[in-house]
Amino acid sequence: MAFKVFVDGQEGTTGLRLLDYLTLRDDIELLRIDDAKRKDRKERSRFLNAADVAFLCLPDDASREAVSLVENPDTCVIDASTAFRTDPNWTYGLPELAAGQREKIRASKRISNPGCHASAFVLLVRPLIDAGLLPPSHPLSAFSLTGYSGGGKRMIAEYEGTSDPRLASPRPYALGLMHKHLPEMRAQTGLELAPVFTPVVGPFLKGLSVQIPLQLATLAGVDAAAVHAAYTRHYAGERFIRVLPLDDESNLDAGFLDVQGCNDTNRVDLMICGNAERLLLVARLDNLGKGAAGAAIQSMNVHLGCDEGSGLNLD
Ligand SMILES: NC(=O)C1=CN([C@@H]2O[C@H](COP(=O)(O)OP(=O)(O)OC[C@H]3O[C@@H](n4cnc5c(N)ncnc54)[C@H](OP(=O)(O)O)[C@@H]3O)[C@@H](O)[C@H]2O)C=CC1
Ligand SMILES: CC(=O)N[C@@H](CCC(=O)OP(=O)(O)O)C(=O)O
Repeated sequence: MAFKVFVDGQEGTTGLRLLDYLTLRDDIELLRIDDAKRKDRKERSRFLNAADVAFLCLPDDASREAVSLVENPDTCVIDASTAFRTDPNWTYGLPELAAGQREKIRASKRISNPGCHASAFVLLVRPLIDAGLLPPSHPLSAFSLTGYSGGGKRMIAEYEGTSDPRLASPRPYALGLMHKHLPEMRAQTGLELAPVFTPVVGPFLKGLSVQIPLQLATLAGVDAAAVHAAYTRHYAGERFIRVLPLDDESNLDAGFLDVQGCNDTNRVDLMICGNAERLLLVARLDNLGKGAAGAAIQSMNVHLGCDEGSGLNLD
């Protein structure tokens, strides 16, 4: 019997990408709301409660409203918004987070899908905290370069509907240093201080890389080999996490990093760059793949007990 799946927000950037994944599956029965009624509370409620899995691809307030409409105890909600990512009653939808996370996703009916920048940041930092290489009190900064689809329909229209030369260059944003992913970056790593996080959006659709600098003089016993060993251990057997070999320039283009290098996959590449004094930890992913819709499908697969890679592209 096919699993019944509903996407609330089916016309948005994440919703459309989810539909791309779901329509290829013959173990899924897609519940399609009539377009004219997709914002009708009563009709959404009917669909939400008929679903085994309901994906919410909505702004935060609309997500909160959708959750309040769910009365069926068997409906599993997977929310793509920021609304519930640090809520203790919800499970963070990152199976690779730590031992036991898959079991939590399997058992939970409320799964929050990680933010795109946060996914990359957490995947870089959590193994180092767990391995005792990074004290939770260590102050970190992080830089992210992302494609404009991360800003949803409005930002896509802004970039694709203009010849404004200001949009032709990368644009740093969230300069008040209060980006909305900071709470989950702290909560899912155990860091005491939120990082100084500076995202930059560039004139390309999708692809993202987060980079975290480390001054090794401030961290006793840490070097590239120790970080690499911690990642290799933490992500052993994880099919969507690729820990790249140390000192291997073959993943760079003549010394440059291609932040679009994981596009159209659910893969995350982790790289350790630098030298004996300073390291740069790099995570690269598709912000619409592992950073949004791919991660949501992966969590659904884990929750339903399907093959975790079902419908997802690794290469
Ligand atoms: N884009 C990305 O890379 C990522 C996005 N996210 C998160 O996913 C969520 C969706 O983002 P994204 O797809 O980019 O956003 P979009 O703006 O592209 O899409 C949001 C969709 O929600 C619809 N919508 C708004 N209010 C309601 C409502 N009350 N009832 C039903 N539908 C409604 C919108 O309708 P209409 O078409 O009429 O405007 C739109 O189709 C957000 O919370 C975002 O933060 C998470 C990770 C990455
Ligand atoms: C380019 C851009 O604006 N990107 C978004 C992040 C997209 C994402 O991860 O989504 P959530 O909105 O679900 O957190 C931002 O930085 O706010």
